[in-house]
Amino acid sequence: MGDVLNEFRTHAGAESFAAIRRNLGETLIALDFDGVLAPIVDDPAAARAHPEAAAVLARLSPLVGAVVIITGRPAGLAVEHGGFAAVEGLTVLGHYGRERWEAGVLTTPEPPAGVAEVREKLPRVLEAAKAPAGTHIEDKGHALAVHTRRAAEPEVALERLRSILGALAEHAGLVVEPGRFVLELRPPGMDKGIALRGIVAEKKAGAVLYAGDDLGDLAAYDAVDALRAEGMPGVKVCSGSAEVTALAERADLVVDGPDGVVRLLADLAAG
Ligand SMILES: O=P(O)(O)OC[C@H]1O[C@H](O[C@H]2O[C@H](CO)[C@@H](O)[C@H](O)[C@H]2O)[C@H](O)[C@@H](O)[C@@H]1O
Repeated sequence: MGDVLNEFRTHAGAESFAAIRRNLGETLIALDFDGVLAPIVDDPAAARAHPEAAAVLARLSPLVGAVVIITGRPAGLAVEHGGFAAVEGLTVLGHYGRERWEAGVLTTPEPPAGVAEVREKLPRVLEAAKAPAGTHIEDKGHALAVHTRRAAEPEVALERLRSILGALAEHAGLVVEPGRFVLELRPPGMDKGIALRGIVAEKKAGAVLYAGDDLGDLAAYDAVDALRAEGMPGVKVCSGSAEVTALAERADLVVDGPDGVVRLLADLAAG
């Protein structure tokens, strides 16, 4: 890899990245899971981290202020599917920051009653909406995700369900989190931006790098922008894909999917 600084799209991002390299020990590295550390696959249960992800996080962790995974997945599942249990110092914030895993200990609040309501109603709602073949439900315990990736026309299927699932979520006191061929019905009150700002403050980080790939990561990008406006070096990395363009448009650096993310982290770990 040549000098990654030459690949930055923004001057502010390149300056922040240079500052991060100089002060790695006070930098918080925050990463999304699906599409960033784990390649996208048709079946969410089959997603696994890039084969070099755990090793590169283990190398990076003692060199930086903190390594944090912020994901829509349950935290324990991200640890298991990532093979991250042995990465010392790793924090995993699951369910968009509602859950926390650290050193094998999981802290998780009770899901609101609306989750059980949606679990009960969702199969009938999908049937009544004539959801296209291939549409499937992922029950995440604290949220339910409706995936259309396996439908013949995933985008069309998603659009057909968007307002119907919006109404169901609203009735149950939940919100809809849209993503890559997925509409997730989840508890309100937390997002990746709130989670990122909280952990940056808690770890007393002096700089931040966030890597995401999906719409749920935009709140974390907002948080990086706000921290940068307050004077903290901050870098927004996009794990690029043809499926989502909204992040690439706002990123300081676009890399080539999880392969590119792992290469970037290896570059940082190499000093
Ligand atoms: O915050 P993340 O870690 O990015 O999680 C967001 C959602 O990711 C998962 O769905 C995505 O990845 C699946 C596996 O590659 C893929 O099949 C699906 O199309 C993608 O949307 C996960 O299943 C969701 O629960 C997460 O909310």
